[in-house]
Amino acid sequence: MTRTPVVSARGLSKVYSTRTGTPVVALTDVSFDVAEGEFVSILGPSGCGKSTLLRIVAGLTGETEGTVDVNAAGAGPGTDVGLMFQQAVLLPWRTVEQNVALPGIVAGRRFRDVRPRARSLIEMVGLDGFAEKYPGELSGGMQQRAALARSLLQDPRLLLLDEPFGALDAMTRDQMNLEVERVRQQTGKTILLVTHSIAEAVFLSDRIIVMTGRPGTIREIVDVTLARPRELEVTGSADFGAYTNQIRKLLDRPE
Ligand SMILES: Nc1ncnc2c1ncn2[C@@H]1O[C@H](COP(=O)(O)OP(=O)(O)OP(=O)(O)O)[C@@H](O)[C@H]1O
Repeated sequence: MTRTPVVSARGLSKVYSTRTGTPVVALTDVSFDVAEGEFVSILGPSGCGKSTLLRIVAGLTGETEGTVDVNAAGAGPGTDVGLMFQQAVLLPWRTVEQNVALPGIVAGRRFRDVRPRARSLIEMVGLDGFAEKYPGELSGGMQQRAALARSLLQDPRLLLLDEPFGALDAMTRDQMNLEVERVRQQTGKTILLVTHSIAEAVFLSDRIIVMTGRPGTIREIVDVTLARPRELEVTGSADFGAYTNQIRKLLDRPE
């Protein structure tokens, strides 16, 4: 099966200029593809440029060198990327369904036209019964569920997740990983995830891009062939343990 790349990055480097005048080399020579329907994680030590890489793919910051093509096959509109960050950033004065509907409203659609889709996404992420609550009435995990639903509203071709569950406790995080796995299963979305968690990366990914310390470059790309769909029980399996050990060794290896 030949799969169409949704992201194609070639020779990406990023140098930040700073107020002190000493430039920060955040990334050097990063190249990878993400195929249609694939789940790829970016894993690496703190400060190795993971968020920078995701922000370049999202078009939120420019690269210093190299190229990145999103929707390389040209099959979708150029902006069709859904984003999710560590903080849910929901508008506190809007209900859950109004927050989930927001990308549609911003795109010029009427709330009543977007509402049915917002409602079905709210259900898909397990928030039925909370559509008319306000963010302040939700737990952190529930707020992230709402943010996940919102990122899917415009049916993006590519979902970019930047450490989305980093602020959650371990049990809620496991539940959210399961939720993402279900969403992936139901929607077939192409997903690029930045994470610090080896277990999260192994549980969710088809491939893991393991980065070196700063300036970040790709140390190795690991294929994860655990059967899908995945349930949390897989995290106790010998294969899962073998992947986490392999990746820990790659991360610990001196430069
Ligand atoms: N706007 C900026 N201006 C200057 N330097 C920056 C800027 N953004 C990031 N950096 C620097 O670039 C490097 C990479 O940052 P980035 O946030 O991409 O790393 P990261 O791997 O996502 O880190 P973490 O895992 O801790 O979130 C860091 O040294 C950071 O201080």
